[in-house]
Amino acid sequence: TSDHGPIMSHDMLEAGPWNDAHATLYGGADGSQAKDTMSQGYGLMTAALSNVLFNDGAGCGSCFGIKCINAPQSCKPGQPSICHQPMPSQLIAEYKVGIVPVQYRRRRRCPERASKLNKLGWTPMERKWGQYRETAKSRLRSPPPPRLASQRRENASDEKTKSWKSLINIAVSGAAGMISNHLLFKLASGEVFGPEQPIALKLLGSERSFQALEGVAMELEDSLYPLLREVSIGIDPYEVFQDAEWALLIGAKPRGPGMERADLLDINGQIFAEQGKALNAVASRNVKVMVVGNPCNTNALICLKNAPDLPAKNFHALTRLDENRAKCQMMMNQKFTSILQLALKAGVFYDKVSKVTIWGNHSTTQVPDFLNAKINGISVKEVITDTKWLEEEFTESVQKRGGVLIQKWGRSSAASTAVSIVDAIRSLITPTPPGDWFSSGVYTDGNPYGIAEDIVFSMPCRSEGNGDYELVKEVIFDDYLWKRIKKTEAELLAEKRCVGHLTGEGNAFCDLPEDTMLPGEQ
Ligand SMILES: NC(=O)C1=CN([C@@H]2O[C@H](COP(=O)(O)OP(=O)(O)OC[C@H]3O[C@@H](n4cnc5c(N)ncnc54)[C@H](OP(=O)(O)O)[C@@H]3O)[C@@H](O)[C@H]2O)C=CC1
Ligand SMILES: O=C([O-])CC(=O)C(=O)O
Repeated sequence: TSDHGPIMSHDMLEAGPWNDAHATLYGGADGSQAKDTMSQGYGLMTAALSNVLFNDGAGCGSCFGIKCINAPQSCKPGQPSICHQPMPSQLIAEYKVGIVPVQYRRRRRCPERASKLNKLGWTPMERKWGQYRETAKSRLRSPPPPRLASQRRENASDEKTKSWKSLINIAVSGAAGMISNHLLFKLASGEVFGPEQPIALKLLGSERSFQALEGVAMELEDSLYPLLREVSIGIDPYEVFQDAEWALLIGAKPRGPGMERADLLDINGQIFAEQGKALNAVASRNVKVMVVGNPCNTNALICLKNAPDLPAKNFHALTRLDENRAKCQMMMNQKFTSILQLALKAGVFYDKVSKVTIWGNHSTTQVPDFLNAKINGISVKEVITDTKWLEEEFTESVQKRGGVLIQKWGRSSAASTAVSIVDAIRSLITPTPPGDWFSSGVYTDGNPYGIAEDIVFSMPCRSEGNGDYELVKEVIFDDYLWKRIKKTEAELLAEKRCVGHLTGEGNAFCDLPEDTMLPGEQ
């Protein structure tokens, strides 16, 4: 049952005989306020989470068909119906009708799991917890029940749990890598989607990273995050991306010694072609995809081309790190005029640097735009009057920041990248403040600037906070800015020609410009 009344869902596969029972409104939408239905007077045959049904975890994850019967005033149309764990998806009866007579039957297979089994073929499975089974190839984990269940009961006040939202599924690839090691804990803590948003983390790894992935899942579990309702790990994107509402695609092969950039485009492109196909097949129809693995713009293009049933607009290449780096460089400039010094003294900080666009590719041709940017509402060009510094030192420092960091740190930025992924997601799920915008690598079809269509190009965006965005129209260009934009556009068009075999355009023809480099390459 749920906050909104007794629950139902869709079609039925195999099932046992129907049994008579009752259902009632009871507890939170996720069963979070479950107590003992017996002591509450509902009895054992009432569909609400009880100690008996919980059965030390053995009942969790089971699927039941449930239909509302003999209550013409209260039953919703469309019977019979099915309970779809872990979250109810529809109602079978009117809200607040008290106890309604129902019939239920245990389903032997859940439709969503059946599709996973079909993909894998028959594979021996071992029970891990509740109804979660584990195969050698993929493991579905759930946080230890007593801890989460009791923590919810003891710590969460009625007011708090009432406002908890429906669970969202977040898939993360490269989950055993450095960036994920920072990001996953931010996601689980509620820092990204908010303190009332329960999440399921679905972690994609590979044979090579599987043990590490198990370690990551253990660390997440041991962190006792109340919002983290499920951690699942696997190596099959068709399984891991099932119902994903966010897909954070971080895993990619790093460029090794002697490797051409074209090789990298091809190797990583294949990863993103496969993942695009998997998203297309099994993810939520409105999944938001954030491609981080490099070369991220062209990987995002490959991904969206392989997911023709998903909106191309939902695919992003992460250029938020570059935007953050540009803001940092502007504020760190030693040539601050007195206006900026005053702003700093008055406690004005990065939030007062606004309208910073990164145009183009996440590479050394990217264009950090100081023409449209503002500091404390004043044009950057007025605050920092040294145009030569802006055009040369500032621009280059942003373009090559990743490389300098690798030289010093011995590996590419991970913590600041994770922070920028958080920023990028939050920019899509919170309304953009008036007078500001954010950068994201998005699909260029229909762009208002005259940038070539059919590539993924970083541009200025605004969001109403609903996960979607619009491109900002009120931007100005000068010769310097436009010339630089054309250069990064040429690079992306060349990258696109290199991966024609992966985007469905036919043969690849690779003529990358000489200076084509990732930010981290020198
Ligand atoms: N857009 C941006 O702003 C930034 C992008 N990046 C990019 O993000 C990506 C991940 O960085 P980071 O987490 O630090 O990298 P790590 O090397 O720590 O992890 C990368 C993960 O990629 C996966 N991977 C996929 N295919 C291969 C392969 N063929 N060979 C080796 N590993 C592979 C591995 O996981 P598994 O074995 O499970 O597949 C590995 O855990 C890189 O492509 C990096 O260039 C980094 C910083 C900024
Ligand atoms: O170049 C890399 O691999 C790392 C990277 O993207 C960055 O630091 O911006």
